Amino acid sequence: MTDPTSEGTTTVAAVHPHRVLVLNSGSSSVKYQLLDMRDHSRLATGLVERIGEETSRLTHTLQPGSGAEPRTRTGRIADHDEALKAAAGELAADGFGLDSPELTAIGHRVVHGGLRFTEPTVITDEVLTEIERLVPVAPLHNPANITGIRTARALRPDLPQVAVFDTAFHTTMPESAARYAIDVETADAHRIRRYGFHGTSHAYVSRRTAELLGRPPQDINVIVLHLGNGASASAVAGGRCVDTSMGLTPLEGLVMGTRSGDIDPAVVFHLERVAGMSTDEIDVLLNRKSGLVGLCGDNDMREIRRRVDEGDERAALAFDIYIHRLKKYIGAYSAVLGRVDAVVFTAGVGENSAPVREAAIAGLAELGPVVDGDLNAVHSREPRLISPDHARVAVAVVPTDEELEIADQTFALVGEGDPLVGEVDN
Ligand SMILES: Nc1ncnc2c1ncn2[C@@H]1O[C@H](COP(=O)(O)OP(=O)(O)O)[C@@H](O)[C@H]1O
Ligand SMILES: CC(=O)OP(=O)(O)O
Ligand SMILES: [Mg+2]
Repeated sequence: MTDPTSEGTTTVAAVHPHRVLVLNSGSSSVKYQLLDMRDHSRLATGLVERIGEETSRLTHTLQPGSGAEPRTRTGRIADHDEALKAAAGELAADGFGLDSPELTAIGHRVVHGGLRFTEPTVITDEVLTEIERLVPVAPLHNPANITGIRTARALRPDLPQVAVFDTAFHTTMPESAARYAIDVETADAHRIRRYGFHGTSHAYVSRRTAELLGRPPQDINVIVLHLGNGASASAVAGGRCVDTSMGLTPLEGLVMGTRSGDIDPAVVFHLERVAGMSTDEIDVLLNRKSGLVGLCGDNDMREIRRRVDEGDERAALAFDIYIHRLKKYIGAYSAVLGRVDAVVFTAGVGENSAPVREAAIAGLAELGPVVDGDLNAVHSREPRLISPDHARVAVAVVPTDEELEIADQTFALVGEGDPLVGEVDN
């Protein structure tokens, strides 16, 4: 009810700030979401793609899911600073300017947190310096994250900014999984070890899988396959990560869109000594010109499947190499875990590519996982099982939501009071 003595149309009791803006700055894109933490609803979401190219595009959606048409802007967006300012402009046009008193905090995805950051952390100058120190071990990612943080701080210097690290979930890995078998003194002097990435996604998806199975997370063992442009697998026992496929940097492990994943490290010496390539050239080769794009010229799984269906042999070989590596990790993590309750697919490829899921699980019935063709063919945004009831190991598709997880962790750290009290009455 409206207070009859008030002059305006709105009576506002002391409203706790209840909104969190999440920024996920990638090497050539920025994803953002503004969330209302009272009900986890999305007030606005957006994506700035192809930053630095002539064909940059910003897509902004107000209240996604409400049927509202996205607004699109095309034309060069030079860098991440410009991208974020453009995003802030779109938010302001919808009445969600960064100056809003209802904004509680900004949560940033930060890819590498090294040994120090094992929890979400309020960003200070000192924390930012430490994130900068980690650039050499996340060259595609940490620089973009840092620009996002700097721009956001400049736009709202008074607002808490929180870093949520991709590496944090993996800090529970035992030394046997986290250490490389190289000289211990050299490794320790340079903090060379396996850190693992996509941890926010692996944590969220493994928890949601427990809900889907109707069992407490501490009772189940799952293999999570996060297959996006970057891709990683993890073995999660009782809610804790015990192994993951990415290592010192996000280059190790699975075949990815543009990254090689596992190779014999001697390939690097060979490229230097025999092919005469510099360290920087090899870095670019393995991080940006390898994986699916290196194998067949395309890194988008939709395009690769289209080519496979047309009989393109290079695309078929790229697909087979991708699947072979995935299978090896499913087998390896079945052995690491001893007992597996579910194999779970997530991220762009995992959520959308039925052929990848089918091929990755094909032939594994003796190990336990089996895919039902009809269930696998269903398109849905909901977590779901794609294995038949009799399968000893469930196979599931569980859409990831890194932004929601980052918002939750950010709000838990700096949100004041209960977001459910202090509702606006208007
Ligand atoms: N319908 C689809 N079928 C197959 N693959 C898809 C589909 N939609 C997206 N993808 C794949 O997902 C990838 C992007 O995944 P995403 O998790 O969004 O990656 P990132 O967060 O690393 O940018 C695309 O490169 C593409 O290969
Ligand atoms: C760590 C990593 O590989 O991230 P992305 O998949 O966003 O590139
Ligand atoms: Mg991603």
